[in-house]
Amino acid sequence: MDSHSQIMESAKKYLTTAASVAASAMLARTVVNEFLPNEFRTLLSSGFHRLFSRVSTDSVIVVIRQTERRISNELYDAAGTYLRTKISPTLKRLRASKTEENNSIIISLDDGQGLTDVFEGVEYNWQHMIQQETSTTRFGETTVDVRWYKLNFHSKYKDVTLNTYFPHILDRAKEIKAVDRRLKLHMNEYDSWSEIDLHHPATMDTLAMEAQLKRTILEDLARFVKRKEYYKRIGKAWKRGYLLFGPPGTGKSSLIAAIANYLRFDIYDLDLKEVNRNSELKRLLIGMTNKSMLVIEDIDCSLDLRNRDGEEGEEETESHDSDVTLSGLLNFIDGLWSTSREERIIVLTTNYKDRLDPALLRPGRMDMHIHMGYCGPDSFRVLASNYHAIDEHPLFEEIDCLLKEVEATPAEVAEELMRSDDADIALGALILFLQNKRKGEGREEILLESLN
Ligand SMILES: Nc1ncnc2c1ncn2[C@@H]1O[C@H](COP(=O)(O)OP(=O)(O)OP(=O)(O)O)[C@@H](O)[C@H]1O
Ligand SMILES: [Mg+2]
Repeated sequence: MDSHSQIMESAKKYLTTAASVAASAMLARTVVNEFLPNEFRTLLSSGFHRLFSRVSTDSVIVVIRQTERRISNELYDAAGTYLRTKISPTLKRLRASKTEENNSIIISLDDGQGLTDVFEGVEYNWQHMIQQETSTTRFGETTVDVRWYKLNFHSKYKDVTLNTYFPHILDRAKEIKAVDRRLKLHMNEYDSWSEIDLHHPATMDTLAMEAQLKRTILEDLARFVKRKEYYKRIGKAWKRGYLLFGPPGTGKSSLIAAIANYLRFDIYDLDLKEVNRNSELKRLLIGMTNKSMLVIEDIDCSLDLRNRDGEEGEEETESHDSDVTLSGLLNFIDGLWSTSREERIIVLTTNYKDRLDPALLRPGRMDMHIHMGYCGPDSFRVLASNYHAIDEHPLFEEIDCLLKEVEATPAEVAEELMRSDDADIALGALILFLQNKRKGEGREEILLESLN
């Protein structure tokens, strides 16, 4: 039998119902390859045939947890995740679990429990099944729990089920998992990553910055994540690069955390000082997971370090091209990521944009240069709302005036706002701080004048 007729043969077995099999060869291939693992033949001959023996207009599809080679079935996992969102409180028996990987408690169908889902007008009856299977191996008899979902629906919707409903379940499950997964912050020690949970509270909402700039960033991110097909078509790696620059305390690191929280991307915080060779760098970059952000903070300092190393001749014995330079690094990343189909973001930060290698500032090198500046009226509104949940206050006008004259970072303003739970007191403290700063700055200027 050639492989095509074999597939058709298998597909018939899996899908046999009272209705005839109308699946096209294409459809059958999809079913067999992606959804229904090979062991169904085994199952059919080992007592499971009961499942298929209903004589009605119903189709039955079983979605088993593991293939016979103990490889887990993605569709089974996805169905479990998807069905979680369909569980109604009227169900008497549920299963609850919580793993380290997840943020929330996960409720799922217990063995034997079922529910009905309606998708595009089609009614689907799901049931979670379990059966103990005893098998004899050369080590003796073993009993394992075999789990599967049994899905009943009207047989005339078989095509819709396989071509639309199942892909929908796989997509939804992916989305649900992404939201529920704990974000990680990965940091490198030499050429290996270690990770901790990322608990940074910053979100795009709580980030204080100029309203128009924030909108632009959000639009850029949204366009980026939607553009998989576009990037594929133009043959470019699906990546985006942001350069954040601005004085300390203006929210560069906060923006990085906010983007990670917004996209649900892990952060890989690359410390270039730990990396000495391209081979080490390569190992680190290959070790990154999909949907992640590579962050290199204070790139001007990492550059300085490289230059200093060169001057001091510490690595004289190393051949020159094994040293890591920033431009080299970015080209290297481009090359490595060009083969990746998954979205990646790279973020560089610096306090001093003017100290950067011009090659880095060249148009097209980084997709967006984002200036994180001193606190202006927009930023102040966000901070006031974050810390005191107020949108208006009689003192706002005076503060706006002071912010135009005084360079105060969002970090400094936030600190003043935290001085009291009472908004009047906190805003008063901020005014005092800004007035003092204005005086202080004045004094510095006078001092400089007298020095000259
Ligand atoms: N734009 C902002 N919006 C909200 N909070 C901010 C902002 N900027 C600073 N903060 C507050 O100040 C703290 C320090 O800011 P952050 O670490 O993001 O600054 P940074 O620009 O990365 O500074 P550095 O250049 O020193 O790394 C934050 O934890 C946050 O509480
Ligand atoms: Mg920072």
